Amino acid sequence: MDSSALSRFSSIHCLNSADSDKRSHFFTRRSAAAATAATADVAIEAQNLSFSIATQQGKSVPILQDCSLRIPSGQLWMLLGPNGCGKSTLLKVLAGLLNPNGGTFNVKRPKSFVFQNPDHQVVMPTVEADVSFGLGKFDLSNDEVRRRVAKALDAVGMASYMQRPVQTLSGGQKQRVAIAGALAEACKVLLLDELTTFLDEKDQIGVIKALKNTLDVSDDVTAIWVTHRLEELEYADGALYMEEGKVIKRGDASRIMNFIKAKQASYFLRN
Ligand SMILES: Nc1ncnc2c1ncn2[C@@H]1O[C@H](COP(=O)(O)OP(=O)(O)OP(=O)(O)O)[C@@H](O)[C@H]1O
Repeated sequence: MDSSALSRFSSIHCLNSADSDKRSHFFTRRSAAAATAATADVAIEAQNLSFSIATQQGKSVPILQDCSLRIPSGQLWMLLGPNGCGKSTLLKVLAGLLNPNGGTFNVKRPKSFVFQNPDHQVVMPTVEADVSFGLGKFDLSNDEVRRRVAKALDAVGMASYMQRPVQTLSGGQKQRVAIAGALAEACKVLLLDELTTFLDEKDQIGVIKALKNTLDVSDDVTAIWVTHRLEELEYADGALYMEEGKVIKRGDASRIMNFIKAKQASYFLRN
C-alpha cells in the first residue's frame, strides 16, 4: 500500500476491533495475563515498548527503546521531541500500523490515525460524502448517517461546509474534515501526526481549536497530537517529551514547556 493509500485508509477508517484483531494491536513478549489492561480512565497506555528496523546489511537499528506512557481519557495530550526521536513511529505502533518488538500497549477502540499531509485526508467529492465515507460498514439508516455527519462537522466547526467540494478546502479545513470522519465513526482515540506542518498560522490555530472543541463536546474522546510547535502547548491538558526512542518527561503543558525551554537555553549556551 503506498503512503497516500495508507493515509486514506488509516485516517478515514477508524481502526476498530475487527481491524485490530487482524493487525495484532496488542503485541507482547510476555504472557497475555501479564499484559497491561487499560483502566476505565486511561485511554492510551504503553509499557517498555521497543521497535527496531533492519537495515539492508541485516543490522538491527533501535527506534523505540523502553518507551512508556499513560494518557487519561477525554484529554488532549501533545507529544514533542527532536527530529528523528521516534514520535511518528510511536504513534504508528499505538495505531497498530507497526508491530513492536517488545513491550505492551493498550489503546481504547475504535481509534483513528490522521497523517500530516492534508491532501491525503480527503478523497470524496464533497465534505458530506467524505465524512460519511467510513459509515458504510455500520448498516446505519440514512437519518442516522446524516445525524452523525452533522454532529461531527459541527464539533470541528465545519457544519456550514457540508456540500462544499473538498478540493476547495484549505489544508486546515481538510484536516478538520478528516477528524470529523473519525468522530462520525465514534472513534474514542485520535492519533494525530503533525497535522499543522503544512498549514499557515491561521489554519494551524483553526485545527487545534477545532480539536479542543471536539474533545470538550464529545463523550470521552482522547487525542494525542505530535507537534514541534511550542505555541500549541497552551491547548494541551498534558504533554510528553521524547528523546532517543523513549518518553523522558511527562507532565502538564507548562512543565513540559519549561523543560524544553531550559533544554534550548542550555543548547545555545553550549554552542
Ligand atoms: N522505515 C524506516 N526505515 C529506516 N529508518 C526509519 C524508518 N522509519 C523511521 N526511521 C528512522 O527512525 C527514526 C525515528 O523516526 P520518526 O519518524 O519516528 O521520528 P520523529 O520523531 O517523528 O521525527 P520528525 O520529528 O522529524 O518527524 C528516524 O531516525 C528515522 O529516520
